[in-house]
Amino acid sequence: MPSDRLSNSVTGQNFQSYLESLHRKYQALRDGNVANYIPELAKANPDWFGIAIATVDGQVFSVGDADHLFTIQSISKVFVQGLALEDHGRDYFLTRVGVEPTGDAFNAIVLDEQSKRPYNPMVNAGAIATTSLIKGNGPTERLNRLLEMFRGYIGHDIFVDASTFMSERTTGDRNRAMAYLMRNFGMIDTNLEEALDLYFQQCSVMVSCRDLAVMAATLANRGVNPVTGDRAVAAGYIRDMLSVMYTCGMYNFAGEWSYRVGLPAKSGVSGGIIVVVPNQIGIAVFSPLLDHRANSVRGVKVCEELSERFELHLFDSSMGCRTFLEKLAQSNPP
Ligand SMILES: NC(=O)CC[C@H](N)C(=O)O
Repeated sequence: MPSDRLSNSVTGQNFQSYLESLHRKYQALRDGNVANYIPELAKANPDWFGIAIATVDGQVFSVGDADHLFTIQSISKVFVQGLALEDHGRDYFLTRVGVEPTGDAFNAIVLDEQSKRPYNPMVNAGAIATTSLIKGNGPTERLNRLLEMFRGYIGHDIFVDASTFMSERTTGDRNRAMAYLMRNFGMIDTNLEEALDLYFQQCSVMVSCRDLAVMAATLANRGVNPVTGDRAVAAGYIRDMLSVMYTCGMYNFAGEWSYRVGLPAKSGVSGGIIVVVPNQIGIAVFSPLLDHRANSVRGVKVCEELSERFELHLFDSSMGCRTFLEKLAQSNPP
Protein backbone atom coordinates (compact mmCIF):
# COMPACT_ATOMS: atom_id res chain seq x y z
CA MET A 1 0.00 0.00 0.00
CA PRO A 2 1.60 3.31 -0.99
CA SER A 3 1.57 5.86 1.78
CA ASP A 4 -0.28 9.12 1.19
CA ARG A 5 2.99 10.92 0.63
CA LEU A 6 4.29 8.42 -1.88
CA SER A 7 1.06 8.59 -3.81
CA ASN A 8 1.72 12.33 -4.08
CA SER A 9 4.90 11.76 -6.10
CA VAL A 10 4.95 13.61 -9.40
CA THR A 11 7.06 13.71 -12.53
CA GLY A 12 7.16 16.55 -15.03
CA GLN A 13 4.96 14.61 -17.40
CA ASN A 14 2.31 13.46 -14.99
CA PHE A 15 2.31 16.86 -13.31
CA GLN A 16 1.37 18.42 -16.66
CA SER A 17 -1.51 15.99 -17.09
CA TYR A 18 -2.56 16.60 -13.50
CA LEU A 19 -2.68 20.36 -14.24
CA GLU A 20 -4.79 19.67 -17.32
CA SER A 21 -7.30 17.66 -15.32
CA LEU A 22 -7.38 20.36 -12.63
CA HIS A 23 -8.10 22.94 -15.31
CA ARG A 24 -10.88 20.81 -16.83
CA LYS A 25 -12.45 20.29 -13.44
CA TYR A 26 -12.75 23.98 -12.59
CA GLN A 27 -13.43 25.32 -16.09
CA ALA A 28 -17.00 24.15 -15.53
CA LEU A 29 -17.36 26.29 -12.38
CA ARG A 30 -19.24 29.46 -13.30
CA ASP A 31 -19.70 31.12 -9.89
CA GLY A 32 -18.84 34.76 -9.31
CA ASN A 33 -18.83 37.94 -11.39
CA VAL A 34 -16.25 39.90 -13.33
CA ALA A 35 -15.26 43.24 -11.74
CA ASN A 36 -17.22 46.12 -13.20
CA TYR A 37 -16.36 49.12 -11.03
CA ILE A 38 -13.44 49.75 -13.41
CA PRO A 39 -15.30 49.87 -16.78
CA GLU A 40 -12.43 48.31 -18.78
CA LEU A 41 -12.42 45.23 -16.51
CA ALA A 42 -16.11 44.59 -17.20
CA LYS A 43 -15.10 43.52 -20.72
CA ALA A 44 -13.40 40.37 -19.37
CA ASN A 45 -14.60 37.00 -20.68
CA PRO A 46 -15.83 34.83 -17.77
CA ASP A 47 -14.44 31.74 -19.53
CA TRP A 48 -10.80 32.90 -19.40
CA PHE A 49 -8.91 30.51 -17.19
CA GLY A 50 -5.19 29.79 -16.99
CA ILE A 51 -2.88 28.10 -14.49
CA ALA A 52 0.93 28.34 -14.46
CA ILE A 53 3.59 27.02 -12.13
CA ALA A 54 7.26 28.01 -12.20
CA THR A 55 9.88 26.19 -10.16
CA VAL A 56 12.96 27.75 -8.58
CA ASP A 57 15.08 25.67 -10.97
CA GLY A 58 13.46 27.41 -13.93
CA GLN A 59 10.84 24.94 -15.20
CA VAL A 60 7.46 26.39 -16.18
CA PHE A 61 4.26 24.35 -16.50
CA SER A 62 1.09 25.93 -17.83
CA VAL A 63 -2.41 25.13 -18.99
CA GLY A 64 -5.41 26.98 -20.47
CA ASP A 65 -5.23 30.73 -21.08
CA ALA A 66 -1.80 31.02 -19.46
CA ASP A 67 -0.44 33.35 -22.16
CA HIS A 68 -3.45 35.65 -22.31
CA LEU A 69 -2.48 39.21 -21.28
CA PHE A 70 -4.47 41.08 -18.64
CA THR A 71 -3.81 43.94 -16.21
CA ILE A 72 -1.94 42.93 -13.06
CA GLN A 73 -4.08 45.09 -10.72
CA SER A 74 -3.45 44.57 -7.00
CA ILE A 75 -0.84 41.87 -7.50
CA SER A 76 1.44 44.80 -8.39
CA LYS A 77 1.28 45.95 -4.76
CA VAL A 78 3.66 43.24 -3.57
CA PHE A 79 6.38 44.22 -6.04
CA VAL A 80 6.02 47.95 -5.53
CA GLN A 81 6.37 47.34 -1.79
CA GLY A 82 9.72 45.69 -2.57
CA LEU A 83 10.88 48.74 -4.51
CA ALA A 84 9.71 51.15 -1.78
CA LEU A 85 11.65 49.07 0.76
CA GLU A 86 14.76 49.25 -1.41
CA ASP A 87 14.28 53.01 -1.77
CA HIS A 88 13.80 53.76 1.93
CA GLY A 89 14.65 50.76 4.11
CA ARG A 90 12.39 48.89 6.50
CA ASP A 91 12.37 51.38 9.38
CA TYR A 92 11.28 54.37 7.37
CA PHE A 93 8.78 52.35 5.36
CA LEU A 94 7.11 51.25 8.59
CA THR A 95 6.57 54.86 9.65
CA ARG A 96 4.39 55.31 6.53
CA VAL A 97 2.57 51.99 6.08
CA GLY A 98 1.67 49.38 8.72
CA VAL A 99 1.71 45.59 8.49
CA GLU A 100 -1.61 44.82 10.19
CA PRO A 101 -4.44 43.00 8.40
CA THR A 102 -7.65 45.04 8.25
CA GLY A 103 -10.41 42.44 8.07
CA ASP A 104 -12.02 44.98 5.73
CA ALA A 105 -12.50 45.09 1.98
CA PHE A 106 -9.51 46.05 -0.18
CA ASN A 107 -10.94 49.49 -0.90
CA ALA A 108 -12.07 50.42 2.63
CA ILE A 109 -11.42 54.05 3.51
CA VAL A 110 -9.78 53.40 6.84
CA LEU A 111 -6.52 54.37 8.54
CA ASP A 112 -5.02 53.20 11.82
CA GLU A 113 -6.67 55.33 14.53
CA GLN A 114 -3.45 55.80 16.51
CA SER A 115 -0.69 56.20 13.94
CA LYS A 116 -2.83 57.46 11.02
CA ARG A 117 -0.93 55.05 8.79
CA PRO A 118 -2.79 52.91 6.30
CA TYR A 119 -3.00 49.41 7.72
CA ASN A 120 -0.83 47.50 5.23
CA PRO A 121 0.59 47.77 1.69
CA MET A 122 -1.87 45.21 0.23
CA VAL A 123 -5.06 47.26 0.64
CA ASN A 124 -5.60 50.23 -1.68
CA ALA A 125 -4.85 52.94 0.89
CA GLY A 126 -1.55 51.32 1.88
CA ALA A 127 -0.64 50.64 -1.73
CA ILE A 128 -1.21 54.27 -2.74
CA ALA A 129 0.97 55.43 0.17
CA THR A 130 3.61 52.86 -0.86
CA THR A 131 3.59 54.03 -4.47
CA SER A 132 3.96 57.63 -3.32
CA LEU A 133 7.32 56.60 -1.80
CA ILE A 134 8.89 55.50 -5.09
CA LYS A 135 11.91 57.69 -5.76
CA GLY A 136 12.58 59.46 -9.04
CA ASN A 137 13.04 62.85 -10.56
CA GLY A 138 9.50 63.51 -11.85
CA PRO A 139 6.67 61.20 -12.93
CA THR A 140 8.42 59.78 -16.03
CA GLU A 141 11.48 58.66 -14.11
CA ARG A 142 9.31 57.14 -11.38
CA LEU A 143 7.25 55.23 -13.95
CA ASN A 144 10.41 54.05 -15.72
CA ARG A 145 11.89 52.80 -12.43
CA LEU A 146 8.69 50.95 -11.70
CA LEU A 147 8.60 49.33 -15.16
CA GLU A 148 12.27 48.40 -14.86
CA MET A 149 11.53 46.74 -11.52
CA PHE A 150 8.66 44.71 -13.09
CA ARG A 151 10.91 43.69 -16.01
CA GLY A 152 13.34 42.16 -13.53
CA TYR A 153 10.65 39.84 -12.14
CA ILE A 154 9.04 39.07 -15.51
CA GLY A 155 12.19 38.71 -17.59
CA HIS A 156 10.98 40.55 -20.70
CA ASP A 157 9.65 43.91 -21.80
CA ILE A 158 6.25 45.00 -20.52
CA PHE A 159 3.76 47.81 -21.12
CA VAL A 160 0.94 49.67 -19.40
CA ASP A 161 -2.53 49.29 -20.90
CA ALA A 162 -3.56 52.86 -21.68
CA SER A 163 -7.32 52.13 -21.75
CA THR A 164 -7.34 50.55 -18.28
CA PHE A 165 -5.15 53.33 -16.93
CA MET A 166 -7.58 55.97 -18.23
CA SER A 167 -10.55 53.93 -17.05
CA GLU A 168 -9.13 53.77 -13.50
CA ARG A 169 -8.09 57.37 -13.53
CA THR A 170 -11.51 58.67 -14.55
CA THR A 171 -13.48 56.45 -12.16
CA GLY A 172 -11.01 56.29 -9.24
CA ASP A 173 -12.59 58.79 -6.87
CA ARG A 174 -12.64 56.31 -4.03
CA ASN A 175 -8.86 55.91 -4.31
CA ARG A 176 -8.56 59.67 -4.67
CA ALA A 177 -10.55 60.12 -1.43
CA MET A 178 -8.11 57.81 0.40
CA ALA A 179 -5.16 59.75 -0.96
CA TYR A 180 -6.61 63.07 0.26
CA LEU A 181 -7.28 61.60 3.68
CA MET A 182 -3.70 60.34 3.91
CA ARG A 183 -2.30 63.67 2.78
CA ASN A 184 -4.37 65.34 5.49
CA PHE A 185 -2.50 63.20 8.06
CA GLY A 186 0.89 63.78 6.45
CA MET A 187 1.18 60.21 5.17
CA ILE A 188 1.57 61.32 1.55
CA ASP A 189 3.77 64.28 0.83
CA THR A 190 4.47 64.08 -2.89
CA ASN A 191 2.13 65.44 -5.53
CA LEU A 192 -1.07 63.55 -4.85
CA GLU A 193 -2.34 63.31 -8.43
CA GLU A 194 1.08 62.10 -9.60
CA ALA A 195 1.10 59.41 -6.93
CA LEU A 196 -2.39 58.30 -7.96
CA ASP A 197 -1.42 58.22 -11.64
CA LEU A 198 1.57 56.03 -10.83
CA TYR A 199 -0.67 53.74 -8.77
CA PHE A 200 -3.20 53.46 -11.64
CA GLN A 201 -0.31 52.81 -14.05
CA GLN A 202 1.17 50.04 -11.90
CA CYS A 203 -2.28 48.38 -11.74
CA SER A 204 -2.52 48.58 -15.56
CA VAL A 205 0.73 46.73 -16.31
CA MET A 206 -0.07 43.84 -18.69
CA VAL A 207 0.98 40.35 -17.62
CA SER A 208 0.14 36.75 -18.44
CA CYS A 209 -0.47 34.01 -15.96
CA ARG A 210 2.88 32.56 -17.02
CA ASP A 211 4.58 35.91 -16.23
CA LEU A 212 2.93 35.94 -12.81
CA ALA A 213 4.16 32.41 -12.06
CA VAL A 214 7.74 33.49 -12.86
CA MET A 215 7.28 36.60 -10.69
CA ALA A 216 6.05 34.44 -7.81
CA ALA A 217 8.90 31.98 -8.36
CA THR A 218 11.32 34.92 -8.17
CA LEU A 219 10.01 35.62 -4.69
CA ALA A 220 10.25 31.90 -3.88
CA ASN A 221 13.86 32.03 -5.11
CA ARG A 222 14.90 34.81 -2.71
CA GLY A 223 14.59 37.56 -5.32
CA VAL A 224 16.43 35.98 -8.27
CA ASN A 225 14.37 35.33 -11.42
CA PRO A 226 14.83 31.57 -11.93
CA VAL A 227 14.45 31.82 -15.71
CA THR A 228 16.84 34.71 -16.45
CA GLY A 229 19.09 34.40 -13.39
CA ASP A 230 18.78 38.16 -12.77
CA ARG A 231 18.16 39.59 -9.31
CA ALA A 232 14.86 41.50 -9.14
CA VAL A 233 14.90 42.57 -5.48
CA ALA A 234 17.32 42.51 -2.57
CA ALA A 235 17.11 39.15 -0.79
CA GLY A 236 16.79 40.91 2.57
CA TYR A 237 13.31 42.24 1.71
CA ILE A 238 11.74 38.95 0.64
CA ARG A 239 10.85 38.28 4.25
CA ASP A 240 8.95 41.60 4.48
CA MET A 241 7.05 40.96 1.24
CA LEU A 242 6.08 37.37 2.02
CA SER A 243 4.95 38.01 5.58
CA VAL A 244 2.66 40.84 4.49
CA MET A 245 1.32 38.67 1.65
CA TYR A 246 0.68 35.89 4.15
CA THR A 247 -1.31 38.01 6.57
CA CYS A 248 -2.92 40.57 4.22
CA GLY A 249 -2.64 39.43 0.58
CA MET A 250 -6.15 37.99 0.30
CA TYR A 251 -7.82 40.94 2.09
CA ASN A 252 -10.73 39.92 4.34
CA PHE A 253 -10.26 36.29 3.30
CA ALA A 254 -6.64 36.25 4.54
CA GLY A 255 -7.40 34.30 7.72
CA GLU A 256 -9.35 31.56 6.03
CA TRP A 257 -6.80 31.43 3.21
CA SER A 258 -3.89 30.97 5.67
CA TYR A 259 -5.86 28.26 7.40
CA ARG A 260 -6.80 26.36 4.24
CA VAL A 261 -3.93 27.05 1.81
CA GLY A 262 -1.25 28.18 4.25
CA LEU A 263 0.93 30.13 1.80
CA PRO A 264 1.73 33.78 1.06
CA ALA A 265 -0.49 34.98 -1.80
CA LYS A 266 -1.88 38.05 -3.53
CA SER A 267 -4.98 38.52 -5.61
CA GLY A 268 -6.15 41.24 -7.99
CA VAL A 269 -9.53 42.35 -9.36
CA SER A 270 -8.72 41.31 -12.92
CA GLY A 271 -8.79 37.71 -11.64
CA GLY A 272 -5.16 36.84 -10.96
CA ILE A 273 -3.78 35.16 -7.86
CA ILE A 274 -0.11 34.48 -7.15
CA VAL A 275 1.09 32.07 -4.49
CA VAL A 276 4.65 31.63 -3.25
CA VAL A 277 5.96 28.33 -1.92
CA PRO A 278 9.28 29.53 -0.45
CA ASN A 279 12.37 27.85 -1.95
CA GLN A 280 10.15 25.75 -4.24
CA ILE A 281 7.64 27.20 -6.68
CA GLY A 282 5.50 30.14 -7.76
CA ILE A 283 1.88 29.45 -8.65
CA ALA A 284 -0.38 31.73 -10.70
CA VAL A 285 -4.02 31.36 -11.62
CA PHE A 286 -6.02 33.68 -13.84
CA SER A 287 -9.81 33.63 -14.02
CA PRO A 288 -11.82 36.89 -13.90
CA LEU A 289 -14.91 35.56 -12.08
CA LEU A 290 -14.60 37.01 -8.56
CA ASP A 291 -16.28 36.25 -5.24
CA HIS A 292 -17.74 38.98 -3.02
CA ARG A 293 -14.30 39.66 -1.51
CA ALA A 294 -12.82 40.27 -4.99
CA ASN A 295 -10.78 37.04 -5.09
CA SER A 296 -10.93 34.80 -8.17
CA VAL A 297 -13.35 31.94 -7.51
CA ARG A 298 -11.56 29.38 -9.71
CA GLY A 299 -8.22 30.75 -8.48
CA VAL A 300 -9.04 30.06 -4.84
CA LYS A 301 -10.29 26.55 -5.66
CA VAL A 302 -7.21 25.66 -7.70
CA CYS A 303 -4.85 26.90 -4.98
CA GLU A 304 -6.73 25.03 -2.26
CA GLU A 305 -6.50 21.86 -4.27
CA LEU A 306 -2.80 22.26 -5.17
CA SER A 307 -1.90 22.99 -1.55
CA GLU A 308 -3.80 19.94 -0.35
CA ARG A 309 -2.59 17.59 -3.09
CA PHE A 310 1.12 18.46 -2.73
CA GLU A 311 1.15 19.22 1.02
CA LEU A 312 2.28 22.77 0.37
CA HIS A 313 0.72 24.36 3.47
CA LEU A 314 3.63 25.93 5.35
CA PHE A 315 2.73 24.02 8.48
CA ASP A 316 2.73 20.77 6.56
CA SER A 317 5.92 21.38 4.63
CA SER A 318 7.82 22.73 7.64
CA MET A 319 6.81 19.57 9.49
CA GLY A 320 8.87 17.18 7.40
CA CYS A 321 6.85 16.53 4.23
CA ARG A 322 8.97 16.15 1.13
CA THR A 323 9.29 19.29 -0.95
CA PHE A 324 7.51 19.77 -4.23
CA LEU A 325 10.80 19.58 -6.11
CA GLU A 326 11.65 16.28 -4.46
CA LYS A 327 8.30 14.96 -5.58
CA LEU A 328 8.81 16.30 -9.09
CA ALA A 329 12.20 14.57 -9.31
CA GLN A 330 10.67 11.25 -8.27
CA SER A 331 11.16 8.94 -11.19
CA ASN A 332 8.39 6.49 -10.28
CA PRO A 333 4.93 7.79 -11.09
CA PRO A 334 2.36 7.27 -8.34
N1 LIG B 1 -8.02 44.63 -5.66
C1 LIG B 1 -7.53 45.24 -6.73
O1 LIG B 1 -6.99 44.60 -7.63
C2 LIG B 1 -7.75 46.72 -6.78
C3 LIG B 1 -6.89 47.46 -7.76
C4 LIG B 1 -7.64 48.52 -8.52
N2 LIG B 1 -6.78 49.13 -9.47
C5 LIG B 1 -8.18 49.57 -7.57
O2 LIG B 1 -7.48 50.45 -7.26
O3 LIG B 1 -9.30 49.52 -7.14
